[in-house]
Amino acid sequence: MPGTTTIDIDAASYKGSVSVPTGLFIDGKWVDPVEPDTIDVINPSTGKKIAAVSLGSAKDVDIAVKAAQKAYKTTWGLKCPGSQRSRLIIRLADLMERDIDQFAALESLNAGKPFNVARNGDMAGSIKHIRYFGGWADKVQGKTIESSENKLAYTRHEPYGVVGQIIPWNFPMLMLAWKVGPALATGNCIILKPSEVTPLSALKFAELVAEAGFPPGVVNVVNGYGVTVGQAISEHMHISKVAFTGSTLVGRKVLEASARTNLKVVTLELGGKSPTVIFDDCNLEQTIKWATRAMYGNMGQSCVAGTRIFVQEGIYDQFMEKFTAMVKGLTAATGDPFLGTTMHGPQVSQVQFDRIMGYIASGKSDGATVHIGGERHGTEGFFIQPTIFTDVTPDMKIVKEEIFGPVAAVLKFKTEEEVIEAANATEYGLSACVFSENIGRAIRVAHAFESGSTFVNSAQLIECSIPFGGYKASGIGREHGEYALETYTQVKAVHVNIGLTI
Ligand SMILES: NC(=O)C1=CN([C@@H]2O[C@H](COP(=O)(O)OP(=O)(O)OC[C@H]3O[C@@H](n4cnc5c(N)ncnc54)[C@H](O)[C@@H]3O)[C@@H](O)[C@H]2O)C=CC1
Ligand code: BAL
Repeated sequence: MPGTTTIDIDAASYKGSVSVPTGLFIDGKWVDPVEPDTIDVINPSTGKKIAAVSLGSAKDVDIAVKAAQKAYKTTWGLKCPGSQRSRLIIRLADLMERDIDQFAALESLNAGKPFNVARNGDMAGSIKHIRYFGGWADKVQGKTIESSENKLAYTRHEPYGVVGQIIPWNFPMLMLAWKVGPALATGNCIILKPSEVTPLSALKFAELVAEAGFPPGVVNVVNGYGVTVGQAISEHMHISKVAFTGSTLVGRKVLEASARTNLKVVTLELGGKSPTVIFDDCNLEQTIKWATRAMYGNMGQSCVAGTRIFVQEGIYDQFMEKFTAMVKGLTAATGDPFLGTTMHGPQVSQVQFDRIMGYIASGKSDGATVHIGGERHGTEGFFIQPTIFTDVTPDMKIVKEEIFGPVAAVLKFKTEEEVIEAANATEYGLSACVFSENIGRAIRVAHAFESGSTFVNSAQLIECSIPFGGYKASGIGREHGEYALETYTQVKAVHVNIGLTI
C-alpha cells in the first residue's frame, strides 16, 4: 500500500504541514507501481530531497487505461449528463480554492516559485480555469444543418473516450488545469502524467478528485519518466487523443508515436523564442515593466518568454538604462521563494541550471556582451542571475534557441519593416509583443507577427477564455476557451431520413 508523505514548512510565507500521497492514482485508488520504483523529488532552492514518490511504467499506464475505458462506458462520457459533470468540476475548483495555500506551498517548494506568485498567479489561474470549464460542461452542443425537406441532419460533439495528458514542470498546476478542465467538461477520461521533476501538486490534486466525488477511473495520475510513462501514453492503442506541453523535440516524438500506432489526435504546446518589439514612441515606463515581466517571469522558464527584445534606435539608450535598473532590482530580490520580498527564485533543476549556464557560456564565446548578470547566484540551489546580453547577432545560439532561463538578448533596429522580418525570423511562433502609442502601427505589427498570440502594449495576459497555442514549431491546436472544447471532441454527423424513398 502506498503511503503519504508529510512535508513540514516553517517559512515566512507559509507555516504548516502539507500531506501528499506518494503512490499512483488509478481507478480512484492509490496504488503501488506494478514494478516498484521511486524517484526523489528535489527542492531547487537547496538541491536537497523533499520526498520520494512512486514511478510508474507502461504496465501502470495499461491498467489506468482499462480503468478509464470502464469509467467512460459506465459512469462518465455519454453516460453522465453535462450538468452533473459541471457540478463535479466546479466542486473540484472549490476544493482547490480551499487548499490554495497548501498547493502554493508545494509549487514554491518543488518548482521554486515565489510563494505569492504561486498562490496569486499559478493557483488562482488554475482554479479559475477549472471553474471556467465546469461552466462549459452542459453547453457542449452540435448544430442542426439545413439539407432538404426530406432530411434532418445534425452534429454531435462527442468525447474521444480516453485521453492522455503529458505536462511539464514550469507551471505544474496551471498546465494540469489547462488540460484537465476541457477534457472533463467534454466527458473524456484522463491518464495524466505530471513531470517527474514536479509531481507533488498533481498528486495532491488527485486527492481532491476523489474527495469531489468523481467516479473511479475518470482521472488517473501516473507519475513517471517521459521515456517510459510518457512514451507508453503516446503509443497506447486505446488512448484516442494526447495533449502535450514541453519541448519541441519531445513534441515531435509524441506525433511520431501517434503516426506509428493508432493515429491518435495530438495537440502540442511547445517552445518559443518570442519577440518584444519596442518603438521610439512607446510609453517607456509601462513598456519597461511589461518587458521585464515578459522576460523574467517564472525565472524565464516560460514558453511565451519575451527573450528577443528589439528596441528602436531612438529610444535604445534610455531603454537600456531603465531596463538595467529594473533587472538590478530583480537581482536584489533573488532568493528564498518563501520570503515575501522574493521576486526571482531558482531554476527548477540541476539539468535546467546546467543547460542555461551552457547557453550563457555560448553567448560569451560567440562574442556577445554580458551587460548584466551571467553568473550563478549564491552557493546552493539552482539560482542564476537575471542576465542581459547585448551586441548579439541573429546567428548566435542565444538568439536562435529557446533557453528557458533568465537570459535576454537585446537588439537594436531602425525601421518597422526591418523589425517585422527579424521578429519572424525564427522557427517558433508562440507569442509576440509590440509597444507603441501609435495604435495603427501597433495593430499593423501585431497582425504581421507569425505568432499564435500577440499582445499590444502588454505581455502574457493569457486568459482561460482566449485561445492559446502556437504557429510553426510552437505547436498544433489551441487550448483555452471554446477552441479547447473542439480539441477534446470529435464531430459526428447524424443523417435522419424523414421522407425520402428509394
Ligand atoms: N512549452 C513549455 O511550456 C515547455 C518547454 N520546455 C522546453 O523543453 C526544454 C527541455 O525541458 P524538458 O523537461 O527536458 O522537457 P520535456 O519535453 O522532456 O518534458 C516535458 C514532459 O514530457 C515528458 N517526456 C519526456 N520525454 C518524453 C517522451 N519520449 N515521450 C513522451 N513524453 C516525454 C516529460 O517527462 C515531461 O512530463 C526546456 O529547456 C524548454 O526549452 C520544457 C517544459 C515546458
Ligand atoms: N506553457 C504555457 C505557459 C508558459 O510556459 O508560459
